[in-house]
Amino acid sequence: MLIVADENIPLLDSFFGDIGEVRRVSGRSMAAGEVRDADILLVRSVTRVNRELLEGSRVRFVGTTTIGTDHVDLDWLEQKDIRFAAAPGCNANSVAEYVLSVLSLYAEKRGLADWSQLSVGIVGVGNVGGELARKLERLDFDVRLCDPPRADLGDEGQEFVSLEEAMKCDVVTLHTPLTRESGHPTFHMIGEPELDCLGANQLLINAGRGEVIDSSALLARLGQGDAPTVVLDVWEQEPRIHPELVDHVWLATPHIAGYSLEGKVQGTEMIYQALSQFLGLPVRKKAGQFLPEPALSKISFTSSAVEEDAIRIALRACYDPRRDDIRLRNAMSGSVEERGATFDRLRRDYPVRRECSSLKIQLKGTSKSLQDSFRAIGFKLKI
Ligand SMILES: NC(=O)c1ccc[n+]([C@@H]2O[C@H](COP(=O)([O-])OP(=O)(O)OC[C@H]3O[C@@H](n4cnc5c(N)ncnc54)[C@H](O)[C@@H]3O)[C@@H](O)[C@H]2O)c1
Ligand SMILES: O=C(O)[C@H](O)[C@H](O)COP(=O)(O)O
Repeated sequence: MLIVADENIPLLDSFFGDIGEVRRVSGRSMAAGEVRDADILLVRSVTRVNRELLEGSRVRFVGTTTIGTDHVDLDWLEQKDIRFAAAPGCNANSVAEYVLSVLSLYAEKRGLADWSQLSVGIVGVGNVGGELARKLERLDFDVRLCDPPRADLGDEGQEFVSLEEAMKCDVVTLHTPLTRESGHPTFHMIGEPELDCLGANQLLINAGRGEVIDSSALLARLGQGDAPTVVLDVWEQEPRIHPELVDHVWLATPHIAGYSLEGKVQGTEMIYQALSQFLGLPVRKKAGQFLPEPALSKISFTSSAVEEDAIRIALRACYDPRRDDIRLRNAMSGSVEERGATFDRLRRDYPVRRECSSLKIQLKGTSKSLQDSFRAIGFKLKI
């Protein structure tokens, strides 16, 4: 059995090596000729999976080791009776931690001693937005949830607000899929009118898909004196992103919010499970057995630790978005093609990043409130 796979999927041999022959190809430039004799196709988000790629091939199963599925023509796969699997939720915690680190930097930029003074509007409350909401609510933030598809379903016990209401919060963070034809399409959902509602004391984060924001409208808004602060992890036209937009946003990262090692390996594991089920094979491998010891495994705080400082130190020890921001900014010279190749290279060669759960926090005589905050973020405590 031939498995053609994006070379950037981690642990291909460990998970799939005994199921079939694994052939690695570039996900970005994958072409029909490379998949014609494949039985199984494994992709990430940069491969367009459609008739053009698969017509005439032997492929019976397509797996994407990602949450997003907007790169896949699901209708066509169904018509052709090709089984499809994605990895819902695999890197949701990684994205939630990305947003928490951004919030800690933003609170500092605003001179707030207590970050939970910020109100946060979460737009798209699925695996990612839901995980973020749980953490923020436990940390005592004022959180408002906007999810019209879920509101339409009359989700019991959950209160949803309109996009307009969510956009009144100090922070607005986008976690919707990219959709064009649903009842609530998200393509350019944030355009000129929405951007005009945001003011200089607000932060807009996009860690969903670039096309959810109209980037021409955003660029125009960022040129005005009362523009909001903006953090972009995702961009229109990746990998050929707009360098002027990079210049104008506060933090710019190359679509890596979900790139914790745990998030990536869980994506591979979920597709391994789906493929095993499809082929009627036993599931014998688990992501946990392949995760190495983290480079940093413990941080200690004593009773003299100031709560806000301790949280900042621990969060940023795990992940500091400013490192990714600098790398992307330094890569914005050269031709459009060179910049695109560099964007992809930053993602391919992404340094190992571990989630907060990999770091033990040792607390000696610290307050109950600090312990609760660390637990809410996802750290393991040693008291
Ligand atoms: N930056 C990254 O690295 C990264 C990582 C993971 C996922 N993502 C993106 O984030 C998206 C969300 O991930 P998820 O796991 O939470 O998906 P999910 O499917 O679990 O949740 C998405 C939620 O968005 C809601 N939604 C749909 N249309 C909406 C609209 N118009 N307004 C408000 N809400 C709307 C849905 O009802 C759903 O509850 C993915 O589709 C993917 O594109 C990005
Ligand atoms: O949809 C997802 O899971 C994320 O956007 C994911 O992190 C994308 O990563 P890529 O497939 O582009 O490597």
